[in-house]
Amino acid sequence: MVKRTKRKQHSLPNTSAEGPSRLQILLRSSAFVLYALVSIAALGAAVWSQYYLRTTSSSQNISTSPLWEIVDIPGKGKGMVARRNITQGTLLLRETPLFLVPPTVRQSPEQLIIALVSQLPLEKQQVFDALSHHARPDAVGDALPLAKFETNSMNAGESVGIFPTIARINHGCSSAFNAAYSWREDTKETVVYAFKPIFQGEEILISYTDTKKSRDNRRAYLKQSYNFDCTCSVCSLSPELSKASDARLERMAALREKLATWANKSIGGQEATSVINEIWRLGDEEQYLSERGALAYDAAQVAAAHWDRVAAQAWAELAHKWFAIELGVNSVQAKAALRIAQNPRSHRDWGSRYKMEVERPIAGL
Ligand SMILES: C[S@@+](CC[C@H](N)C(=O)[O-])C[C@H]1O[C@@H](n2cnc3c(N)ncnc32)[C@H](O)[C@@H]1O
Repeated sequence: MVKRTKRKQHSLPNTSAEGPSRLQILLRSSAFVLYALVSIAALGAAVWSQYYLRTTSSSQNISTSPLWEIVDIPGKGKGMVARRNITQGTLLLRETPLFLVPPTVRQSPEQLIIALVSQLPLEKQQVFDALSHHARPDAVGDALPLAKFETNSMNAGESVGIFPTIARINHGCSSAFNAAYSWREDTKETVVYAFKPIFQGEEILISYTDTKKSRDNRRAYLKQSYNFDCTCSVCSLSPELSKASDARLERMAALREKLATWANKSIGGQEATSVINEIWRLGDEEQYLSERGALAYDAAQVAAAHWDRVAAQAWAELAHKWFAIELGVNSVQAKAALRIAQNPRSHRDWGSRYKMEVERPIAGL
């Protein structure tokens, strides 16, 4: 759930000019007791959930939570399934890596992974050993650790690492993936947020690659890199619906390329924000809701560069909303967007281009 600032609850309004009656005092004290109890319960729940999420990640081999469980998924090995309905913007999991690969290495990849695993405590080695190696099913002996690494590693800032619970999450393309992971440099952990509502029993899916490509292109990449034929809901569409989805995704990718040309001044701010609105509209149609924070943040940058304070504020507010949903309200991205929303002129690109009014977001908050 997106964390919102809790409104402070006030006691009952004083309607008497002479001060509160005994009944009002009683009601106020009951309201206070109730408020205190609710606050304690809320605090307890927050502490418990943080503790639980931490426990889940720190003990590494506990792969369940009140929100999800790891189960066998026909045709996919293991996967993560929602144990109850999950609202958009819920933190599903935070996890520290078993290990990260250092930026520069001298050994062969095979020896490097063997060395990194052997430095782990025994129970963590066992967690690593239990991971699948579907991407390289024929690997044996010394090749096996690298095969597991290739199947399960994920980006962690500038590095790549193994997060054994997140590694159980399968892939979905375009509108099929409903969760996103991001690395937190400050806490050195990866967080996973549900950026769409997820229903009880539904599989939780992330995306292993940029899926704004045609079905054939996506499937070829996934086959080559991960050795599976993607059967997600988008890859399983009828030929007619698949064609329409491909057209939207390819158009979104082409529009993003066009948007990038604003940087070298090939297009102006009005056109750039119009492109962003068009990507947003296609995203609604496709139900591709990922990356919206970054898209709106780009628009805020364009608006700020062109001196358009009102548009910059509107786009930054939208960026804040979507960063909070996909990356967490306490992510650096959400905080940066909030700062721009509060003071658009503080954007480092403020006024760096000619003055013009750019498009406001078509999307509401
Ligand atoms: C990071 S692992 C995911 C967890 C894995 N299913 C397991 O059993 O541990 C990646 C592997 O999961 C399988 N996988 C992931 N997404 C899939 C999908 N959409 N369809 C079929 N297999 C998938 C593939 O075998 C892939 O190589």
